[in-house]
Amino acid sequence: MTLATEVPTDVEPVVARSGLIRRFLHNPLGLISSIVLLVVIVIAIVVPFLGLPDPNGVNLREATRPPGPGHLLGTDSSGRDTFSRLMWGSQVILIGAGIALAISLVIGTVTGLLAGYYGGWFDSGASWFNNLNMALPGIVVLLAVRAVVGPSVYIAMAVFGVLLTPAFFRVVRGAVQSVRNELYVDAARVSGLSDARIISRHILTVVRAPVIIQAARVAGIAIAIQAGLEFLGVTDSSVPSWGNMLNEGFRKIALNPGLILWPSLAIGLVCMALVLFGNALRDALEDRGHGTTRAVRLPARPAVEPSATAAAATPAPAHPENALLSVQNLKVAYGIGPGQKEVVHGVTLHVAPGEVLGLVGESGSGKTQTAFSILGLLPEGGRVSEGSILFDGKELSTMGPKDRTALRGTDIAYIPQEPMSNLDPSFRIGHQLTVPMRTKLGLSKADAKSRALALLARVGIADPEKTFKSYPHEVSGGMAQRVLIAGAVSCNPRLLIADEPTTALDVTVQAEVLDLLRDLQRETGMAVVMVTHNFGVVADICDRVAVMQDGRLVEVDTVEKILTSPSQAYTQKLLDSMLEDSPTRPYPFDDDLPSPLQAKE
Ligand SMILES: Nc1ncnc2c1ncn2[C@@H]1O[C@H](COP(=O)(O)OP(=O)(O)OP(=O)(O)O)[C@@H](O)[C@H]1O
Repeated sequence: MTLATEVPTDVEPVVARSGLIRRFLHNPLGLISSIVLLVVIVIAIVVPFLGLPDPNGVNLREATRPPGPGHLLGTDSSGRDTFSRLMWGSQVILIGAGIALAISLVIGTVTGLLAGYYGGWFDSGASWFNNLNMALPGIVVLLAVRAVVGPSVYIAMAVFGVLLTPAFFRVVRGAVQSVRNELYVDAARVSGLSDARIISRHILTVVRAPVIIQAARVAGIAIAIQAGLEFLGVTDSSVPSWGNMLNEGFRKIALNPGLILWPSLAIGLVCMALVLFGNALRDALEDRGHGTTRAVRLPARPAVEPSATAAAATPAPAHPENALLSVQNLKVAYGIGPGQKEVVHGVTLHVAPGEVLGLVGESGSGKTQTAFSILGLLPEGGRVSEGSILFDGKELSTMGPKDRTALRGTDIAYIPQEPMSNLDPSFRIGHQLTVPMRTKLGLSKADAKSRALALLARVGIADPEKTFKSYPHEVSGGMAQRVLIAGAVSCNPRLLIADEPTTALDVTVQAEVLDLLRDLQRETGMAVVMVTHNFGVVADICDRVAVMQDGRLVEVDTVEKILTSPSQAYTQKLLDSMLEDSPTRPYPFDDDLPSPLQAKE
């Protein structure tokens, strides 16, 4: 396969970011709330340089002055300048609330991600800790902390940050649990991305919006609680904070009602701005991005393994030397002990380099379980309970997760049944195609892009540039499957496992995708395990066929033999039932072409 090298235009991230900012600022609430927050932040930063009167400077002769030239907002009962205290108070409240927010955000998000993604003992432990945390009476804890460490508002807010952890933990854990079994996360695993990369690329984007809205809410709560603690006098009263100003204003409300007005306005305004900011940002984030069959028959290949019922009944033969993939007496089970359920019962099959093996059988016969065992991606609770899977001389069934991850995507690739659900809706297609090439092949961003564009062109996409920049929802199912095929072959795999790759597509697109797969297989010489329940697909693309029933191999033989004179009654029955619904072409087809394997022979 020749891949063109074009110089890419490296503008995608900038475009994506600027689009988000534009949408956010087009929302009036987003614009107003960001201006309010920006003003408060700027004031908090520059207040030491404004040359304001000392916010703690007591001057009894100036006590309870009304607003005037010397004191813009008047003075309190100790003669302290109200405007100066209000300005300095912005710094105190932002630091205090910032500490609480940062602590709760970091601890809650990280533990929520790990608990949601990995589950197991960490999930149980972290959930238990968070439940306990929520049961604690916050104010009692803060009073106890004050008694032990003194009246520092910042220490109180740090402790409050820990108490707020469940706010993030629960949101993030729930969001991660809802996507961790999504097909596009499986697809990312299949493409060989590490857990850290999957979490940062695919999972974090899903929790981003809820975390942002929660952060704005928590910041508002932290500001209100900090002001409340200061108002109650739990913290240091010498600090010029909005809560202390409230306290003073409340005590002197009859004498000077204006004293309570300014801090109340400031607290209300900032809390409101935070909530509106979070909502507008979430809205901006969520608004993002919204032939004729060529009847080619490969010439039959000699069987690599013993045929027919012998596959299941006789003792397993040794791994053949010429096999790229050799599955020996594979058993897959769910659960342990007496409740264990075996779903694959001793499957033995071999695939030579460049060979296409069809894995057929009725629904529930164990095709997918066999394929997923090879990929090392059995669903939770499933395991290879017995047998061996040799790939290129390496034993996969005992291989560690890190080594298996390294093999997936490069040596073993996967094409799923549902193209749309295997693409992450949050990322452009180009991004999803280039990341595995950059991590697995070490390509530069520019090289990965030009290879991705060439691959998109190769898989028959008319406008590769446009598709590269599109989000998954902007392309059709057939195009999405072509994109996944491009992704699967992008790292030059030696074995491709295709799990009913045409089932979700309409009939004409099915034929085109099959043509494409067959052409790519010939060009690259990769071996293919084609999981299907469709004998039409088998006839079109496979060299040999393994027929499965109830987790066992019934018959393994050449396509010609299986289609014309199967040795097992079950295969004949399956053939009859499957061919009943769809008219098939008579076998053998007239435009047979030699396979790469035969060409080698
Ligand atoms: N997570 C699971 N836990 C327990 N049993 C499972 C699980 N997944 C699949 N099985 C069982 O494994 C058996 C084989 O399922 P598998 O998905 O391999 O069938 P299949 O031949 O691929 O069918 P289909 O064509 O419908 O996908 C079925 O009996 C199914 O009930």
